[in-house]
Amino acid sequence: MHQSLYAVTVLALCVVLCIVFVKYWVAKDSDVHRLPGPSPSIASWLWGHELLVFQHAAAQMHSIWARSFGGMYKSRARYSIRTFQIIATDHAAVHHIFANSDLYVKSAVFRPLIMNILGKGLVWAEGEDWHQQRKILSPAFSPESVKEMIPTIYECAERLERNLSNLILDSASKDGQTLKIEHYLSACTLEVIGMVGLSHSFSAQSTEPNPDSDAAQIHASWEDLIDMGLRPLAFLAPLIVRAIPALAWAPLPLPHSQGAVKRIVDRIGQKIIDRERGELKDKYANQEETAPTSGSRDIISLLLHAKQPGNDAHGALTDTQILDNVFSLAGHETTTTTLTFTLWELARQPAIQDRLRAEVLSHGRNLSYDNIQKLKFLDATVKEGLRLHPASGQTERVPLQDDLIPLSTPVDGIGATLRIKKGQLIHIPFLSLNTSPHAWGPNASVFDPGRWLEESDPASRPHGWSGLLSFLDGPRNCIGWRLAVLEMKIILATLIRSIVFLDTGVVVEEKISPGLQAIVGGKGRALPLLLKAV
Ligand code: HEM
Repeated sequence: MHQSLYAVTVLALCVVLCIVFVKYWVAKDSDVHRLPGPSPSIASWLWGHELLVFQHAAAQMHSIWARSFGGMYKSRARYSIRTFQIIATDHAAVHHIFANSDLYVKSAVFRPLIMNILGKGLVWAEGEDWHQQRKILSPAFSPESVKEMIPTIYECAERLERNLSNLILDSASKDGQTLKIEHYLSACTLEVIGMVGLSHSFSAQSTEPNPDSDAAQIHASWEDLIDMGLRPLAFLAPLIVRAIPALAWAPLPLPHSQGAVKRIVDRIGQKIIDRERGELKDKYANQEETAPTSGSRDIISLLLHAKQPGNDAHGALTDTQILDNVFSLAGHETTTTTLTFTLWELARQPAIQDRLRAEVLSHGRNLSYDNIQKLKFLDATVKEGLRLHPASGQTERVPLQDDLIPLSTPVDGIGATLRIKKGQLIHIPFLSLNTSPHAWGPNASVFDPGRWLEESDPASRPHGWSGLLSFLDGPRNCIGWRLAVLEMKIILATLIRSIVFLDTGVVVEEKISPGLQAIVGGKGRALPLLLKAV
């Protein structure tokens, strides 16, 4: 009896010593355990604090916790009761992470999601693979290339204006026409990207919709994907994929619906590649072309040109990589989301909408590129939409080596440098950074384009385009940002000159699925606005 009691005591002591040793060993070269953070008592033993984050509006919990614990804090991650993740909203830290993009890569949970939706293109690639792809794709998004896209963007924006105006005229009610606006915006941005990126019309803006068309299938599968991402399964999926990575490929409902959009675009992409390749082959055979000329800078031309024999200026992408980058152009969904939220904000604030319309109309109906650049309130409105509703609301990074992260605000007991270990999960909620009262003042969460016209202290703002993280920052910033900003300006200016947007009073929730979404009645793409002719 005594002997077994002795054995149990020794065993218990060994276990305690092991735990103490492991804790010491883990904490030895890392400050993560010293970071403040939300109480373990509100964390689920299995899901950590992440279930709370999932159940609330996008980044809501992160913003609340950042106010209590500062710009760098820890929270318990799901998957393991012992894993902490760092939530980074400290400007110096976030800048450091994004500036060192070869050291900080996307996490093992994030990458299968990207792979399923977009394939192994630029968004997914890391290291040398990423450098090569980015170099080949960059000319397609240079200022000169984007300027060449302007006539196409106008054409699509004006078609949208016409289609919406006709629907208002056809309305049985003299009060105007209520429409789920995102559907129409998405058709317009899909058509823009098809034309400028692939020299291909999806006929997305046709007034006689065909449910079998490519555009209708892309829209339907995207809606499916958004709805799937709102279900509890979406919260469980990363856990399952982390435990069994092969399941990212399995024909399960979530990976399957993530892959649906990609499968459609692959099919269309292959047709376009075959067509372009045939044309390019003839040109090379006749020695007509040695480099993509102005006007043929669309993404497909650039990718195929890099693949021609004898062209080793950039190296070449495989056919699969070319297909995967076709859908990296899915930037149309991000642009749609930000435009939807911006129109909703304008609908809720008629005085701001009137001011924007007055500015646009002061330039007549000639919205040339130079005129668009002169519209300061339009510029402010687009920036404010991007600030409050960044279409990609968050990202994650993992360091490949131990590192020292500089902090703009020292943390008690740690100081101004945070030591982290290789493999540490870091979550970066753009939405919290873009709406931090510290950077944007006490009315940080209010839609107020006027703030962009006032003198400000840029030092208090994060890094990134215009002090926003909406397009990320550093070498891996959004390659399509110039196109996105110009497209949003042209579409907004074109619509606002002839249509009045009114709020219908519905409750709109902001959720991440897979990017930021306006959710109405539990569904994505369902935000109604009342439209009237000016
Ligand atoms: C309002 C519109 C847009 C927003 C808010 C936006 C935002 C972003 C963000 C935040 C990232 C970084 C994602 C991460 O690393 O976690 C990104 C990357 C990227 N975006 Fe956009 N985007 C927009 C429009 C576009 C457009 C129009 C295109 C192309 C036509 C595009 C193509 C890409 C690509 C290819 C990347 C990967 C860049 C790299 O890793 O090197 N985006 N975007």
